[in-house]
Amino acid sequence: KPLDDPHPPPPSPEPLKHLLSMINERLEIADLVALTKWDSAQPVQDSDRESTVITDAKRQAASYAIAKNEAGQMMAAQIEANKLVQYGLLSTWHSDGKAPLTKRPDLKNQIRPRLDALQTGLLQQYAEFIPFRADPACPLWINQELPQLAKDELHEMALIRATGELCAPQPPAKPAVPH
Ligand SMILES: O=C(O)C(=O)C[C@]1(C(=O)O)C=C[C@@H](O)C=C1
Repeated sequence: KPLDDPHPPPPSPEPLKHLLSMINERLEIADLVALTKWDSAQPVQDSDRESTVITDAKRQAASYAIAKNEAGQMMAAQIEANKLVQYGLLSTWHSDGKAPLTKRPDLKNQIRPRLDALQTGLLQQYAEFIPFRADPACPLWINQELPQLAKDELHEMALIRATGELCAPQPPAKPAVPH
């Protein structure tokens, strides 16, 4: 964005900032998930677990006045982004022949319960963000927040995937000069 931009985007609404910070937190946990997959040589993809996560989100949706399918789709995007981080990290670790020695919690007994707890917060924050989804500035808000959150390019890509459906689809911007 040029420095002399006469129309800077309006500041991002607080509910979006809170939502993005939770989305980011879930993607940081993806690093731990990947470490457990490295240790156990289990595949990244666990379709049964994905169904459980999405079914839970749909079940919880009503308590936050979110449409069932919208809650499911929002969580599906979080899962896709999570896998992107895992595949990226595992690929690097395979070429290095080693993974970091960071202490990793247990997937089933510690990490998944953390993801479940985070999901409640995600749905709550998503519900508060819903009124802003159709704002024409929505894509700009996301563009301006993401680079501040991501710790590297892989996580920024994953954030882009995770947030790709947050804004309602926008019509193309009107040309400045009518023709
Ligand atoms: O729980 C796992 O095994 C994960 O890898 C996490 C996760 C998720 O994002 O919730 C991602 C991919 C799997 O297919 C299932 C679930």
